[in-house]
Amino acid sequence: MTDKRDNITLIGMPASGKSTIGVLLAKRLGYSFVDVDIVIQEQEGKLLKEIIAERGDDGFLEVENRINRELNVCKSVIAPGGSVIYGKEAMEHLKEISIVVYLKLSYESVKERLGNLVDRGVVLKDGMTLCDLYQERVPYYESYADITIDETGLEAGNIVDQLRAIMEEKFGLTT
Ligand SMILES: Nc1ncnc2c1ncn2[C@@H]1O[C@H](COP(=O)(O)OP(=O)(O)OP(=O)(O)O)[C@@H](O)[C@H]1O
Ligand SMILES: O=C(O)C1=C[C@@H](O)[C@@H](O)[C@H](O)C1
Ligand SMILES: [Mg+2]
Repeated sequence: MTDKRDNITLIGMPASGKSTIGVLLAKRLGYSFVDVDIVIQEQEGKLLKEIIAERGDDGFLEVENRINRELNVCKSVIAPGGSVIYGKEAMEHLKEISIVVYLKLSYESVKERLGNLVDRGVVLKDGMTLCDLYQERVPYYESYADITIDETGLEAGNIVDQLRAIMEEKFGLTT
């Protein structure tokens, strides 16, 4: 059976660096890298923004919840989409099979890094601003996190170094 220490999941706002940091971390640990956005696109045979356009936000969240709760991986860094935290079963499963790391980034930095929200396929209800979305999501990210890394002023390499140090201290991971 998969143990919590067999995988690492990165959660956080879109553009917080889950994919960027995830690849670097996987390389350093000798793990596989699983970008769940890509898994969803492959399994559904469509781009994320096409799934959202066809099924709406709620339809996309159902697909995301199902695919994440069915993930069966080992020795992997998992990077789900930023909206995964709305999926209860998905998060219960990810908490069971992985150490969950919240990549915390200020609202200002998220705004600066994000390009076109629609092209990126961010799940944003009508009338909701990015600031609303940030405020809605942060409590979820905080409540699911086993570890939180404040990315302010840190380069990708430093974030990976910090993460490895905390994982060793808190979970005895020595890879
Ligand atoms: N530590 C960092 N410092 C500066 N820029 C960064 C850092 N980490 C990532 N970036 C940049 O931020 C952008 C978004 O990163 P990335 O695509 O990895 O985010 P994500 O969390 O996977 O987003 P999504 O939820 O949309 O998949 C990229 O242009 C990336 O180069
Ligand atoms: O944060 C979000 O709302 C999303 C981020 C993307 O990575 C995708 O998972 C999806 O388009 C939704
Ligand atoms: Mg990503």
